[in-house]
Amino acid sequence: MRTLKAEPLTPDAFAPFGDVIEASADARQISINYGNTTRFHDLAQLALTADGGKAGVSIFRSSPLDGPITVKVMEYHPKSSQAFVPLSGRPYLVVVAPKGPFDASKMRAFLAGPGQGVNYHAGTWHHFSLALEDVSDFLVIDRIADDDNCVEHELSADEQRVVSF
Ligand SMILES: NC(=O)N[C@@H](O)C(=O)O
Ligand code: NI
Repeated sequence: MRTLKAEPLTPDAFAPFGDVIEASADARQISINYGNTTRFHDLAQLALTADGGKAGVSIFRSSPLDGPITVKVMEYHPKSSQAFVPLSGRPYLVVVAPKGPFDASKMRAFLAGPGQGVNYHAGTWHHFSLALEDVSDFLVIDRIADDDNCVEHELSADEQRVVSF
């Protein structure tokens, strides 16, 4: 089976897919709370309220997949963005593909550090959260609504990839 090599997660590399949420030197930094706090300001472009949705905060507790990490399913949310911020101090994997008709040849994998969150823009293909090393919690900011806002694609054998990192 073909492999997909994970790249380091950087804002520039991830820009076609969404935002990287991290306290980086490149972020706009605002000193607040009488100088006791630095606000890394406005890090992600959230889109959560289309069609009557509301912004929601949840925690996802994800278990590492057994065996080699193989991309077998991808999904996207047509109506909203979805952000994942790691809470467990461990790295994790992110697998994405550009908006539009799914194209396995355009899949990208990223190795995210424990201090890096991601915000998938609406329509960005992504794999569900891929924890590494141990069960990991993620703070998730996404759209809460009773409608269907998730399109899934089951990859054919030719489309499937084993993620190497
Ligand atoms: N299903 C669900 O709420 N989560 C997925 O959208 C995901 O990206 O993990
Ligand atoms: Ni999702």
